[in-house]
Amino acid sequence: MQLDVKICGLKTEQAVDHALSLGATHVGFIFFAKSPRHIEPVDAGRLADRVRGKAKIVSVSVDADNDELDEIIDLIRPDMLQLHGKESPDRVLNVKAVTGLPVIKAFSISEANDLKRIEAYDGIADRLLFDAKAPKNSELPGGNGVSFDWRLLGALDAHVDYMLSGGLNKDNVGEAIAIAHPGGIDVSSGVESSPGVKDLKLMDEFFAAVRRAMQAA
Ligand SMILES: O=C(O)c1ccccc1N[C@@H]1O[C@H](COP(=O)(O)O)[C@@H](O)[C@H]1O
Repeated sequence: MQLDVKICGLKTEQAVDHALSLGATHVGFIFFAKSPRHIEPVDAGRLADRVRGKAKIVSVSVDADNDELDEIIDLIRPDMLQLHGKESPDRVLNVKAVTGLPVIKAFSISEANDLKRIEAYDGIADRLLFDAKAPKNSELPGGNGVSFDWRLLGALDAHVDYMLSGGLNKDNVGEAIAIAHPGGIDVSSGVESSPGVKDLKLMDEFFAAVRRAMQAA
C-alpha cells in the first residue's frame, strides 16, 4: 500500500527541512490571510526552493481569483494547487486551463450527503481531499484540527483516490488509515505546539505512527 503524506502550513526552513527528512511526499503552503499559517508568497517561494524535486509543492488557497493565483504561481512554482474554498467544477476547470497545473479539490465532510458533491468533480479535479466541516465559529475552512467520521468514506467507490485530512495527529492517524484506507493523508494543526507553529517532535511522532500503521496494513 502506497501512502502520500502531506504536511501543510509550513513557515520555516527548519520545519520544511524536517518534513523532507521524515519523508513527506507533499509540502503545503497556506495563502489565506486569516490563517495563523498564512505565508507571503515571496517567503513561501524561498521555502519552496528547498522542497523542489524532493516532494510536491502544494499551494493552498481559498476561493482565490486569477490574479492571486498568478502571484503565488510566479513566486513558488507549485506542482499542484489545493483549492480549499467553494470552487465550483467550472472554476476548477478554469483554474486548470489558465494555470496548466493539477488541482486537489477539498471537500468538507460531516455527513454521508456531503460526499454526493464529489460526483460533479469527477474527471475534473485531479485529486480529492476530504476535510472535516469547519466549526460554526471558525474563520478557517480548514486547519481547524477537527475530524469527521472516517467510516463515511466506506461508501465511496473503490476507484476514488483521495487524501484524508482534518484533525489528524499522532494518536489518531493509525486508526484513520485502518478505517479509511486513503491514498494520502494531510496534517497541519496536529503537528503544531500552538496555531501556526510546527513542532519537530510532534512531526517525528506523527510519521512514526504513520509507519506503524503502514506496517500493520
Ligand atoms: O491550515 C489552515 O490554516 C488552512 C486555512 C485555509 C484552508 C485550509 C487550511 N488547511 C488545510 O486544512 C486541512 C486540515 O488541517 P488540520 O490538520 O485539521 O489542521 C489540511 O488539508 C490543510 O491543508
